[in-house]
Amino acid sequence: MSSLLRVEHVTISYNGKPVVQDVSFELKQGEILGIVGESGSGKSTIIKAVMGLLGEEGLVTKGDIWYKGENLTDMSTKELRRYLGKEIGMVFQDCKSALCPVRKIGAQIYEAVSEHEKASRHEVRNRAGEIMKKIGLNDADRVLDSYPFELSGGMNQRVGICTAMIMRPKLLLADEPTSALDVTVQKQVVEELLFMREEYNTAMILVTHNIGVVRMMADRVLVLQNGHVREYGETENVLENPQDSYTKKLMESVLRLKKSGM
Ligand SMILES: Nc1ncnc2c1ncn2[C@@H]1O[C@H](COP(=O)(O)OP(=O)(O)OP(=O)(O)O)[C@@H](O)[C@H]1O
Repeated sequence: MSSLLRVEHVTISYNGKPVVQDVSFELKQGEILGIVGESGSGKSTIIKAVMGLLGEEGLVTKGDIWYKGENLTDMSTKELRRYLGKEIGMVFQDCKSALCPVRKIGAQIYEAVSEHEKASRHEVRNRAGEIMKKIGLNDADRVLDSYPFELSGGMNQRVGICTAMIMRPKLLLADEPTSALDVTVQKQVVEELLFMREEYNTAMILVTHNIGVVRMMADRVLVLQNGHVREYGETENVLENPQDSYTKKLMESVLRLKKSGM
């Protein structure tokens, strides 16, 4: 099977200063990659580069990012918009800031869908309601008729997940998708994302500090430190039998946190 996304020797700089260096990985349709590493190691920067959302200061200075055989680093923002949302979905750590503060959730979801496909408001509302129930937003009608500020952080995060899922993307880029959720809801969201992979063969890049989520979801893991890849391999191998000294330390610290009940 050919790869859906191929990141080849990519270096990313902000204001000329490299923050991610010589990173390579590959993702086939339906595969899930977990990216882990301490705060500031460059995890979010990698997924922002895939989406072309590095901003004015950021630039891929070396290497290529191939999506279905097309080089994303050569594309204009306009060309990238063809893919974003529809084929490449995103879930952010802070979903609330990605939502428009003065428009109701239902209208925003409808707008996102109608940008890429013909669907009635009624149909989108029903589809959104079904997904919401599956990810623990039981009162879908209230959520759809609310403004973002009327919902909790965890509710907004699930609205972001719902908006990404309703498009059935080929690739989902998820930056800490479960960070604002309590453990029960985390489990529900993980199960739904795995269901999405099963149903639509969606590939995912999952940036997270939560090794439990990585263990449940990822086929492969990439460990990042200060913008460099320390280890990259099958999840079980990396988590159970890390070869790199930094990965070993990272796994030990996770175990310590677990033992102390955090
Ligand atoms: N817009 C920006 N301008 C300048 N530097 C930036 C910008 N965004 C990120 N950086 C820097 O790039 C580095 C990597 O940041 P990034 O957000 O990718 O880390 P991360 O691993 O996702 O961290 P966290 O786990 O805390 O979210 C950091 O040193 C950060 O300060």
